[in-house]
Amino acid sequence: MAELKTDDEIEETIKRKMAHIKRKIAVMSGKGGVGKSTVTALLAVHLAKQGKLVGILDADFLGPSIPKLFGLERKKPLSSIDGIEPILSPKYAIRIMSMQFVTPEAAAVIWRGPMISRVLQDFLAHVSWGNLDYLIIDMPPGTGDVPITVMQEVPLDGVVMVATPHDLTANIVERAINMARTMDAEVLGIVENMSYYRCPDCGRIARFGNSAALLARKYGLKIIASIPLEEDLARYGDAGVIEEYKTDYFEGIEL
Ligand SMILES: Nc1ncnc2c1ncn2[C@@H]1O[C@H](COP(=O)(O)OP(=O)(O)OP(=O)(O)O)[C@@H](O)[C@H]1O
Repeated sequence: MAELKTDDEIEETIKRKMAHIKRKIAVMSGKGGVGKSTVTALLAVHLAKQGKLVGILDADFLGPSIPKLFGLERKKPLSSIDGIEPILSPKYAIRIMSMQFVTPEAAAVIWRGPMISRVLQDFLAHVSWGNLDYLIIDMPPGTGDVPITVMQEVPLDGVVMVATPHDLTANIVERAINMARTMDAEVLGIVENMSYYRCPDCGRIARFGNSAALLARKYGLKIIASIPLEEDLARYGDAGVIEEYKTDYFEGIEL
């Protein structure tokens, strides 16, 4: 694998690799723990089921969740002449790359902003995605250096915002929407996660608020999907078999 030295070389290489990917979509939320990684995984599985060639970049360096959701935590990627080869997910052959595959201890390191941006650039330049229909990028929570670097380096085709129905999330997601727009990234819509709970015994539906709907209205965005708080979804994710989860909340959605 060739050593890249200058900023220009790195940027040129990222540009060349990204040109082989038709749609590059980031999944953001601003707030942690709202289900961004779960939504990334479900979206990737939805697209792969349509016969698309899909990759996932886990850009959540300090809290990588994607390898666990796909049961790939112990995998080590191989290097080829083109760079580091993504790991294929077991069922749908989604091409997955996470910092956890390369340096498992990275999550334990406290990285300063400029350093993490540099590592991310280097990482982007070295992953060998090949030709893809979609690359879904799982952003870290917040509106800090990593999302900014991704938006600067990757010509995104859109951003999917993950929100929950709660007021506290809405304020923070709002910041992420503003950031994406400032960086000229199109917000494709909002996925409302944990939007309701259906009692498995009596069928009663409990809703937790309407903040995501109000947010969508305020910014002229559509709610792409509403995902309930669901025991099975957490269970499949925790067991590393998210690809086996049956419900497709993105049915009929084109991104
Ligand atoms: N709709 C849902 N129903 C039940 N559990 C869910 C749902 N969405 C997410 N979870 C669970 O919530 C936890 C957090 O989800 P996830 O890791 O996807 O969040 P995140 O926003 O990516 O978090 P962070 O950004 O802090 O890494 C996980 O254990 C996941 O299984």
